[in-house]
Order: sequence, then C-alpha cells, then structure tokens
Amino acid sequence: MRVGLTGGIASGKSTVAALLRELGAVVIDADQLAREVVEPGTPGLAGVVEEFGPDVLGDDGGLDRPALGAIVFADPERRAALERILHPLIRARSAELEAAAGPDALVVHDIPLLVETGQQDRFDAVVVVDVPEDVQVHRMVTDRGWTEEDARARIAAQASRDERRAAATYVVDNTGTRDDLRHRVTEVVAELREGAR
Ligand SMILES: CC(C)(COP(=O)(O)OP(=O)(O)OC[C@H]1O[C@@H](n2cnc3c(N)ncnc32)[C@H](O)[C@@H]1O)[C@@H](O)C(=O)NCCC(=O)NCCS
Ligand SMILES: Nc1ncnc2c1ncn2[C@@H]1O[C@H](COP(=O)(O)OP(=O)(O)OP(=O)(O)O)[C@@H](O)[C@H]1O
Repeated sequence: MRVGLTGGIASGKSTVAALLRELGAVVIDADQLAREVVEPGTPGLAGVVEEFGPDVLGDDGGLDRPALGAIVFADPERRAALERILHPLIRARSAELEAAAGPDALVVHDIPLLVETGQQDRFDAVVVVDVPEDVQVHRMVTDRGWTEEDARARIAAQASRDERRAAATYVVDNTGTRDDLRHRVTEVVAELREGAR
C-alpha cells in the first residue's frame, strides 16, 4: 500500500512520520532526498550552481541552504526554477527506494509539496497533518528560532490549509498533545491496514 503524507511547514509531518515508522511503515522523506540530491559532487548541485551562480555555495563547497532559501522564498519564479532542477531527481530516487521496500510494505511518502505538485492521485490514501497557520508560525518561531517574517514567507509559498484538507483521505489534527497525536496516528494506521486487506 502506498500512502502520501503531507502538511504545511512545521505542522508535525516529521513527528507523524516517526510514529509511522514505529508502527512498521517504510517512510520515504522528500525533504531528506532533496538534501541528498544536492550533496557535493552530485549533478543536482552542479545544476543548482549553473542556475543560481557560485554565491549559493558555502566555503566548504556544499550548498548554502539559507542563502538559496532567501532567494527562492522571496521570488516564485526563482523557486520554480529550483524545483524544475530538483523535483525530477527527488522523484527518481523516491521510486528506487519504493521498489526496494517490496510489495507488502506499507510505504509512506512524506512530501511537503504533495498537494502543490498535484500528486494526490498517485496514492492509495493521503494523510494530511493539519494545524492552523498561527500554530505553524508559533512552532517555527519558538522551536526553531525563525523570525515571524521568514515563517510567513514559507507558508505563503505553500498550498492553503483548505486546499490540503480537500486532498485528504485522513486528516490528522495536530493541535493537541503529542500523546493525542500518537493516538490518532495509531487509529489511522489501523484503518489503512484494514482497507488494505
Ligand atoms: C530552498 C532550500 C535549499 C532551503 O533549505 P532549508 O534547509 O532552509 O529548508 P528544508 O529543505 O529543510 O525545507 C523545510 C521546509 O520548507 C518548505 N519548502 C521547501 N521547499 C519548498 C518549496 N519549493 N516550496 C514551498 N515550500 C518549500 C517545506 O515545508 C519543507 O519541509 C530547500 O528547501 C530546497 O532545496 N527546496 C527545493 C526542493 C523542494 O521543493 N523541497 C520540498 C520537498 S520536495
Ligand atoms: N503535538 C505537538 N505539540 C507540540 N509541539 C509539537 C507537536 N507536534 C510537533 N511539535 C513540534 O513542532 C515542530 C514541527 O514539527 P515537525 O518537525 O514534526 O513538523 P514538520 O511538518 O515535519 O516540519 P517541516 O515542514 O519543517 O519539515 C517541531 O519542533 C516539533 O517538535
């Protein structure tokens, strides 16, 4: 069974993904793949430097992620240019990992931009982690030390809460405690497994 997991930035996707792993799912994390495909020496990094110039490289020759983030989250066209380079590489790697998981696995694709990139129909079910925007901002500011302006710029680059919920098979509310979240995720996995039988 193939499940898509998504949610706005800092909604709790990684926390849900960790719970799903504990419950036996194979989780494929698009943010992690987005890092792997631009590691030093990769064609991905060469493509990014060709498009954005050497200023997006740090002193160690690796990608300067804050520098690139400042460019692309201020300009949708530049963001689209970056996505044209990285998304095909991320998809290819993700397909390889899925093939390696085997036919009986519960495979969960954690994809922040699942709805933005119109991938909802590629999955047997879509799980959306849902919180109001103010909770996202609060978590980015208090847990990660971002400015409110940076937090809102990322949110503005993403689908709206309603657009995401419209694509959901299961909505996982994450405004409660971590225990509440665990309880809800366990319930969703039981329903997914029930549906797969
Ligand atoms: C611009 C980059 C270098 C900034 O790196 P940084 O370390 O600051 O952020 P990180 O990669 O950890 O992403 C954190 C979150 O930002 C949001 N985000 C990332 N890329 C995008 C995007 N293109 N559009 C909207 N939101 C995005 C997601 O919610 C993601 O979970 C990086 O985000 C990137 O390479 N983005 C393009 C690839 C992409 O689209 N990734 C999203 C998963 S497919
Ligand atoms: N129920 C909760 N109560 C309080 N804090 C939470 C809860 N769930 C997650 N968090 C915290 O909120 C922050 C965001 O969670 P997490 O990293 O799982 O989100 P994410 O959606 O994966 O983020 P990103 O989009 O940046 O990858 C983290 O600091 C996490 O510890």
